[in-house]
Amino acid sequence: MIVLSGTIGAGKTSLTQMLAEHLGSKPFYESVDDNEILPLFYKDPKKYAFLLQIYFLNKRLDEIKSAFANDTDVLDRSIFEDSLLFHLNADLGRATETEVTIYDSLLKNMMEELPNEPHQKAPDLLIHIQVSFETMLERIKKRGRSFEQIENDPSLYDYYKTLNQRYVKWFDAYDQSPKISINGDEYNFVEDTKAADKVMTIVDHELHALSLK
Ligand SMILES: Nc1ncnc2c1ncn2[C@@H]1O[C@H](COP(=O)(O)OP(=O)(O)OP(=O)(O)O)[C@@H](O)[C@H]1O
Repeated sequence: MIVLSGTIGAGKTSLTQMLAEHLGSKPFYESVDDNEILPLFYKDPKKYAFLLQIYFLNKRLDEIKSAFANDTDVLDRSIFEDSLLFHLNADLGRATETEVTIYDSLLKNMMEELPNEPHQKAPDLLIHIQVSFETMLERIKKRGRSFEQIENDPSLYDYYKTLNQRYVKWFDAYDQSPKISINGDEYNFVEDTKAADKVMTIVDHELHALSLK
């Protein structure tokens, strides 16, 4: 199982699709459009932060269970990032200490329930898309999901900025599996086919090195 990571708007969904096509494997997407809690969360984060995490945790476990089948199945976001996002929200006062304790313990418990093979709990490879804060803002604007727009809620600027900074530290510390980082500022693989080819070459090289291809 290959897992993508990266901040909001980094391009995880697009790269998931491209990689699965390239590798002839199965993509697994987190559907944003039919997530009824996400717009509620953006409107009232304090009220919905915990519920949203339970929603994502449940979804992510479903995806992980189905993506076990193949080493090169591609998941568009890692379960580890949910915890990063929730802890950021908790630090911003949007979840209580009790909610954080329950979430952390539930996540741990659920991970323990997954099959025992170490490679099944963690991905075979984590591919991180690193984008600068400026690129992140540009992409969020360009995509235009209304609840993510800073014009509608100026407090999102700080939220995005802190999230972007935390992602850098999170990726540095990540040690659950082999990992590579793709520079999403340098390689605009969505709009530039040459950049897309280059990214596929980088990934192929890594998959060969790990004997996954
Ligand atoms: N665990 C979480 N806690 C809070 N918000 C979350 C969480 N997971 C996802 N989100 C929100 O859901 C939305 C979609 O997130 P995500 O980053 O996975 O996809 P995306 O923005 O489409 O990324 P990409 O462009 O890289 O495909 C974003 O608004 C993000 O803030």
